[in-house]
Amino acid sequence: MTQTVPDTRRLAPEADPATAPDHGGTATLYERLGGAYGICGAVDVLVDRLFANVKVNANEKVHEHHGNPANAAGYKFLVSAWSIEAAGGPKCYIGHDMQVAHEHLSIDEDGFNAVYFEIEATLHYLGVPEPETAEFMAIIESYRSMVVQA
Ligand code: HEM
Repeated sequence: MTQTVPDTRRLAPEADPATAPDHGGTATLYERLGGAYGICGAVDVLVDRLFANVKVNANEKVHEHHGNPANAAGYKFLVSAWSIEAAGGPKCYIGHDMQVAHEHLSIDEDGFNAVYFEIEATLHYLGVPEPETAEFMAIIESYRSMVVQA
């Protein structure tokens, strides 16, 4: 099958979760995900999939944002920076906290699950190992009550 998205993990060995350094078991999740190259590469793929996801865009207010391709670059920047910090990397997120960022969107449990499953599917698609996938998904789950406000 022809791959339609670039395999960003080929940028550098340390950006490939399969070969990222684990420093004898003390590496942060940020390091094990391949640092900024690995995380930004994954978010690049993820946001394209979220913008095209029918279930995610079933929410009219979400679609107002995700339906406009002009929002992609800024959204990729903000979600990448958020993910870098959440995974234990350097402080670099300049956006709103998760409650404020989503309070105007009326996101319900189904809407949250649609995004949750797309994140998980993207990590699988990119070959992120199971322990790192599970650890990152637990972080996402811990924000459910801040994002779901309907
Ligand atoms: C834990 C899960 C989630 C994370 C980590 C996350 C992350 C983010 C971040 C970092 C921003 C940018 C905030 C800013 O502009 O300052 C944002 C905005 C946004 N998120 Fe989420 N999000 C999550 C869940 C969701 C869900 C479930 C949906 C939709 C179903 C969603 C839809 C949106 C939309 C539409 C915006 C743009 C809002 C606007 O600028 O008007 N997010 N999110």
